[in-house]
Amino acid sequence: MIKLHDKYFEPFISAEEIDAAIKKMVEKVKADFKDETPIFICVLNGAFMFASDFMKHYDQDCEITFVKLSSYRGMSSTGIVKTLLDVPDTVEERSVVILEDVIDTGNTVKELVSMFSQINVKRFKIASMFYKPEIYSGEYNIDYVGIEIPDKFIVGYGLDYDELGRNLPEVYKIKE
Ligand SMILES: O=P(O)(O)OC[C@H]1O[C@H](OP(=O)(O)OP(=O)(O)O)[C@H](O)[C@@H]1O
Ligand code: HPA
Repeated sequence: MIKLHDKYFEPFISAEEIDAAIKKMVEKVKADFKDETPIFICVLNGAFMFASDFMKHYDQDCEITFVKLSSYRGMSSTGIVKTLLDVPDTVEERSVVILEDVIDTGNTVKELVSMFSQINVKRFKIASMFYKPEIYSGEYNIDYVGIEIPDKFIVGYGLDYDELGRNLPEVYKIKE
């Protein structure tokens, strides 16, 4: 068990399980984009570790760029998704694959779909390392999912509780 700020977390998903799930996702994305050079869009901050590992396994031509969105305070969504770093113009006419660390309420996905509907991209897909189907209430159907998880707050592998825990190579869940 580990402690971050005032809360305790217990081991949940190992680094090996995460790596195996990423390899499967990469194979699917590679097959879908075999004749193209996709631009991966890493959603900062949480997705930095996933995007890095995903790209290391992606052995075909690809590019990466970043957007920064934020809506969480502590363990809950404020419901307001702030854009801290916007989409670069270089994605025009290109095939993009969003790389997210976790899809929870769907507020962030909704914002991403809205941002990209104003840009003329060739193809638009979303890949998320973790996905909480019980709580997701969005209309967009997630294209690639690493691991489905129950509605529990998690940390590690890029995900934080008030900025702590991002450095953990595996995932922990809140101890209730
Ligand atoms: O489906 P949702 O309820 O919108 O939750 C998912 C989003 O929440 C987290 O971001 P956060 O706002 O915590 O910013 P961070 O990535 O910088 O930690 C996470 O990285 C996702 O982007
Ligand atoms: O379970 C979570 N953990 C950390 N950050 C998050 N942002 C949305 N859901 C989560």
